[in-house]
Amino acid sequence: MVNYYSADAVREVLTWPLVNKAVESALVAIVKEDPKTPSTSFAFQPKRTFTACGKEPGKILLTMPAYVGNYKLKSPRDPGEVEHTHSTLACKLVTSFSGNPRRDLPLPSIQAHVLLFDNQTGQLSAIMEGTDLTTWRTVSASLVATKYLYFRRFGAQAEQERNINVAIVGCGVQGQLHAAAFCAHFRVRQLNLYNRTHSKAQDLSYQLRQKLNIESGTQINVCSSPNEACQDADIICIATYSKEPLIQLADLKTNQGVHINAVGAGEIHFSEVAPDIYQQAKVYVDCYANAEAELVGLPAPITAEVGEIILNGNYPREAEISIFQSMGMASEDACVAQAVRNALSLPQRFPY
Ligand SMILES: NC(=O)C1=CN([C@@H]2O[C@H](COP(=O)(O)OP(=O)(O)OC[C@H]3O[C@@H](n4cnc5c(N)ncnc54)[C@H](O)[C@@H]3O)[C@@H](O)[C@H]2O)C=CC1
Ligand SMILES: O=C(O)C1=NCCCC1
Repeated sequence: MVNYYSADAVREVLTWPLVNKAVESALVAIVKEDPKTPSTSFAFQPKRTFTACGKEPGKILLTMPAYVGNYKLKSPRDPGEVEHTHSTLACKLVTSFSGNPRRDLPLPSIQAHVLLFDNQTGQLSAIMEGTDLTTWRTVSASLVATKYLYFRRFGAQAEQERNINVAIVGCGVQGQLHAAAFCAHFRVRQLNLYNRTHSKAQDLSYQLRQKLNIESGTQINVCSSPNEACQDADIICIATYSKEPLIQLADLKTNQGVHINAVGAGEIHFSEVAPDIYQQAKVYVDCYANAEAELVGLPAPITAEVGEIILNGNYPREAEISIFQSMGMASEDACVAQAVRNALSLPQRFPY
């Protein structure tokens, strides 16, 4: 029997501890084995495919298969409980139709389903709506990258103790959840929001003010340019479809350490950040396999995969600029879908 997990069901169990552990496990599992940093988990993750929907730009289907072996997840009963080991075969099908939000009846740009297979028989065992899952796991990859590539350069406790200014460039689906999640995880002193359509940044600011604890002390500013948003930022999350650079080196603060989560731009992942930033930065990716195919022409060498840094602790230096070039990878989807499935399978959810 093939189980179907609807968007509502998935949304009910998505929590940050569950997703962050699954994403961190996926980032580590895809790292090639190295005797200096042994890891029991592993992954087979071939390059994903892109199929254009006709000749118009901005309409694509991606197929994203992965097998992730012997990786750890949080117990769905209690995030503090012993972690369980899993192996998962999955394939995500995701479309990116960048005009969707402008339709008369707006739809998300990114829409996905994850197919899960039985490890023993290869039979399809579940189909899971994967749109929110994709948003959450992408934001989670930025959170994990920020933890290891930014905070850890200042010490083991920095993510709990250090005050930061965050800039969000692009307040679409990704930008909105990045803003909320960064405020939920870190001590955000100032949150600067920029969007091409100003009202979208204003709406997000309004929503966040309702949600955020008044005691949090986060000052939210709606900015009229990416430059204004980024000037004092320690962390920048950029997630648009812009084919032209929106941020330049001159927009960043100097010699104090800046981390950029470069999330967007559709197929050309590095077009929204100017080459002069790449040339000054250390660039990290989620996986080399996708980078080989999708980052051709990247204006800087790749320093490492984020998973390598999690394993070996070679963090950037304090004053450096780091970029997490996030492409998204199938192993993240496989691990998060497994975690969601485990949470939805708890006996108390189905008492009869
Ligand atoms: N790295 C990853 O794993 C993932 C990356 N993405 C990428 O993140 C980006 C954002 O995705 P969503 O938030 O879901 O899309 P969305 O359509 O909800 O939001 C896109 C935002 O970018 C802005 N924008 C679009 N074109 C622009 C331009 N030329 N200049 C300035 N601003 C522009 C829009 O105003 C909008 O607010 C896309 O490029 C998407 O492909 C999405 C999912 C996963
Ligand atoms: O990993 C994903 O999912 C996506 N990556 C790039 C853009 C579309 C969705």
